[in-house]
Amino acid sequence: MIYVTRREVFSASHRLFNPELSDEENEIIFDKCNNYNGHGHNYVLEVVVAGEVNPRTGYVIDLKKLKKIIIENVIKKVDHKNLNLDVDFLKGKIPTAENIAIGIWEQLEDKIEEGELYSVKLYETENNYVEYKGK
Ligand SMILES: Nc1nc2c(c(=O)[nH]1)N=C([C@H](O)[C@H](O)COP(=O)(O)OP(=O)(O)OP(=O)(O)O)CN2
Ligand SMILES: [Zn+2]
Repeated sequence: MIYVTRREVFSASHRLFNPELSDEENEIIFDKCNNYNGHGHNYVLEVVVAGEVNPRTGYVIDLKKLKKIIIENVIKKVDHKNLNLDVDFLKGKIPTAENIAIGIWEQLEDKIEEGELYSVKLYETENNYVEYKGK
C-alpha cells in the first residue's frame, strides 16, 4: 500500500455559531470566531489516496486526475465563498474545520476510482488542522 497526496488551497469566510444557542452561549463558545460579519481563512487541503501501484502506469492514481476531481467537486464550491451561506454540502452545519473536512470527504469518496480515499487533512491556520479518515 502506498499513499499519494494532492494539496490544494482555497480562501473562504465563515462565522462560527450555533443558531440553536443564545447569543450569550455562542459568544462564550466561539468567542472571536462568532464575529457577526464573519472572518476569513486561507485553507490548505491535503487529499490522500491509498492503493497499490499499477504496474502498467507506475501510478496509484494520476495526480492530474486527482487534481481535477478535487477542483471540480470541492474547490469550485468553496473558493471565495461564504461557508455559512454558499456551500450546498455545508447547509445546516457549523462550518468548523471538522465539519468542512467531513463534507469534503463526502464530496470526494465516490469520485476516486483508482485507489481509495484515505484521508482529508484541512489546515485552517498555520497552527490548526484536522484530519478525517472516514467513519
Ligand atoms: N476544534 C475547532 N476549534 C476551532 C475551530 C475549528 O474549526 N475547530 N475554528 C476556530 C476559528 O475559526 C479559527 O480557526 C481560530 O483562529 P485562531 O484561534 O486565531 O487560530 P490561530 O492558529 O490563528 O491562532 P494562534 O493563537 O495565533 O495560534 C477556533 N477554534
Ligand atoms: Zn475561522
